[in-house]
Amino acid sequence: MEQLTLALAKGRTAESTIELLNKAGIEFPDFHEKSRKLVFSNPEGTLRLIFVKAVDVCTYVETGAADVGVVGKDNILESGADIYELLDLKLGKCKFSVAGTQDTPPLEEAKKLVVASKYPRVAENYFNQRGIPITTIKLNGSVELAPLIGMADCIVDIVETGNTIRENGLKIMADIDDISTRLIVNKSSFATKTESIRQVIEQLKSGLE
Ligand SMILES: Nc1ncnc2c1ncn2[C@@H]1O[C@H](COP(=O)(O)OP(=O)(O)OP(=O)(O)O)[C@@H](O)[C@H]1O
Ligand SMILES: O=P(O)(O)OC[C@H]1O[C@H](OP(=O)(O)OP(=O)(O)O)[C@H](O)[C@@H]1O
Repeated sequence: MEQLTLALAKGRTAESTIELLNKAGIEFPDFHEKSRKLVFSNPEGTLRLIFVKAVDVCTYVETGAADVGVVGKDNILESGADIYELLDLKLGKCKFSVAGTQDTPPLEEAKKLVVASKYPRVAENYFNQRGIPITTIKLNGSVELAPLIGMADCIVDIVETGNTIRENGLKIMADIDDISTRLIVNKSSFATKTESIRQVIEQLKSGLE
């Protein structure tokens, strides 16, 4: 059988994804939590697993460097990649929200907003759809700081437990989208390696039951 390359997001969802793969009967015996290895194979040699930064998974899959990928919906929306999203793996659940300080006026009253985010495309799309002009400031972390120090009116960021929002005295002003980990597929690979990809999807579905 032909080999599939699977790009998996390093970081907070990696371990639960590997657990799901194992439940689905897909094993990478050499993998362990602290390993620095980036490429693994299953014993059958039908799957090659590559570990990449979450933000890069869509690029690997869109370019065909990987046939399939496992990545958060947040990165799919931000990348705008031309790929198929075929399965919700229901891991890494969180949401995209707009948050501001207690003094930030209601969004619908805004004439123009400065929005800080790790996800500027998601922010643009959300406010454009509502006819609210914005300037985005791209940050790479500690986004909640931006409205606190007056750098931005509000933020578009991930909320999971809500602790970061609460502990920094911010308030959620709107929810944008639910996020979870998804299986994505390269469009050409789906045409040429249909059976192998379908098999992985079926296995994952059984692992989810
Ligand atoms: N509380 C959360 N904060 C951020 N991401 C979360 C959270 N809960 C679940 N996720 C999911 O986990 C994915 C990977 O998160 P992780 O923080 O490891 O990657 P990252 O954004 O590349 O981190 P970093 O830039 O700090 O390396 C996110 O893309 C998102 O889908
Ligand atoms: O609702 P919570 O459970 O508090 O989770 C949400 C927080 O977690 C993420 O940050 P992360 O830990 O990745 O750190 P970062 O600021 O470096 O992006 C995210 O950007 C929020 O800040």
